[in-house]
Amino acid sequence: FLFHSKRRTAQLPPGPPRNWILGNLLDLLRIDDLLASVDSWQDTYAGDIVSLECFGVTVIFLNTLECCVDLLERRAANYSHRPKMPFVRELVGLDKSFGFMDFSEESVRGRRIANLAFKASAVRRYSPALQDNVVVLMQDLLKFPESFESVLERRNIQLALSLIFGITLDGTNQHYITTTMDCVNRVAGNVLPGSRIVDFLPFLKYLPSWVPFKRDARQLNALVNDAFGSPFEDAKRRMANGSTASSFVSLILSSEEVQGDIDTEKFQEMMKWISGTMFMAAAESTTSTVRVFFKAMARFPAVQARAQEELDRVLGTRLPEMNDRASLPYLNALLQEVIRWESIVPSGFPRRSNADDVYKGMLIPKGAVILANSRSISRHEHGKGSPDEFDPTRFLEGGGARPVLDYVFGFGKRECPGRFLAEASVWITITSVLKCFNIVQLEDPGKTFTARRSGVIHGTTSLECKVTPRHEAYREMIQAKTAEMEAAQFV
Ligand code: HEM
Repeated sequence: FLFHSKRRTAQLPPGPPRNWILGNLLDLLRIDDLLASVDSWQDTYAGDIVSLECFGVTVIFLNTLECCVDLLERRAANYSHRPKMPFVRELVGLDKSFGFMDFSEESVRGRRIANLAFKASAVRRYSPALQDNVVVLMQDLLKFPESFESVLERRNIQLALSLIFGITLDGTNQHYITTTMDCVNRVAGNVLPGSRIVDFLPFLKYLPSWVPFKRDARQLNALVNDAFGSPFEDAKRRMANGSTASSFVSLILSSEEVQGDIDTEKFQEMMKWISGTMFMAAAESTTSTVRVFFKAMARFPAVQARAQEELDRVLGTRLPEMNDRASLPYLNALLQEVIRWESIVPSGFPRRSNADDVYKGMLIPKGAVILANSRSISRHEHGKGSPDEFDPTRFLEGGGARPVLDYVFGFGKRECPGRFLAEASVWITITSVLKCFNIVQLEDPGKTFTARRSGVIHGTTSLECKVTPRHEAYREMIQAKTAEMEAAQFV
């Protein structure tokens, strides 16, 4: 009774003025600038929570850590579903991916299987592979300093392919790079509210198949099936032909937990989508984070110099290893600042409220799309200094800042299952690159500009910088290590 009387009096959270027909559609269409606008609305409407409306759908931004924890963790039972998103989930067919499913027995099983290989303790097993991968990355940086952005992308896709499927890129399968990037970018561009009108007006999905958005959905569906599905089929073929490469797929297919139903078509289909989901999520996210690192180092040379001083003092002339983390406090703070400075999933991955709820006297209606605004949290909840300043000391002991890794990977039952891999992979990359290279801002960026990607995953603006070895000894060390790995048959 109390809830119903509160619900009757509760108002939606404040927000910008609404057009009487379109609601806030025009605000939502400016999705690139939207989060910056939410920042100013936060001040104008004193809103820890801001709401927008469009054709009866409410979109809610949670702008503080407190609100995110209160709703997405403490009231997880009501906030762990994904929005309906008819475009990507139904028309494109991503409802088969546990990242897009509602919270259900099936999505929980997908997460459990992913966790078998990607929980914190399991990820430690990948340390040698991550260290070897970064040596090859650095060898490529020496060979192709001009095209280091594509070097980063290629290396990260190679890492994801080998960890998840046991596949190595060679002359015959370069298509994985283009298909994967194309798929990730197009899916990421269709997830946030405002990307497709059919997400607000679901009856539009019954329009005839020649309507442009349905044609787009069909094309994207073909791409998704190929990009999510073909590496799994490839991995199974390789295993049948005697490949012994260890991977997520080989680990799961040999684990006792699944032996009962391993040969069923249903299980094989499920595994295809689980492995495809982990692969797609891994393919772009770590590259985007490492790109932010390069940009920050080029713009803040004093930070770079201090990090290199710590690396030289603690490691001498050797390369970093995973278990050096505890003895490199400034580098750990730098990792957190990279993740804070330019959030790569700035609005979180959307959720949906399952039933009407009242929070701080405000109504969160059933079906509302909920966005955990990590951009706002990272700009406002780390104490001292301007949020645009790249300053790792925010995270040093006594700096008063909350751990950024507590929220950038999401919350509660849908928290990112790849976070330990992402953290380890970014850490070893940034420490190794800083140990061996200088990253310098270009005065004349010339042709190196690349477009900024938008959507649920943000790619940073172009990297106007170049990388050069700190001295010859490092060039020789990287070459010697690569030769050693080649002798041990690492490709
Ligand atoms: C720096 C890199 C990364 C960031 C910032 C990031 C961030 C996120 C965020 C914010 C979510 C939404 C969580 C929520 O709804 O509360 C998410 C979900 C997810 N992430 Fe990541 N992620 C990263 C890397 C990875 C990697 C490397 C993988 C795979 C190996 C991965 C796999 C996933 C999956 C499968 C989901 C969906 C989980 C679900 O819906 O239950 N992510 N990630």
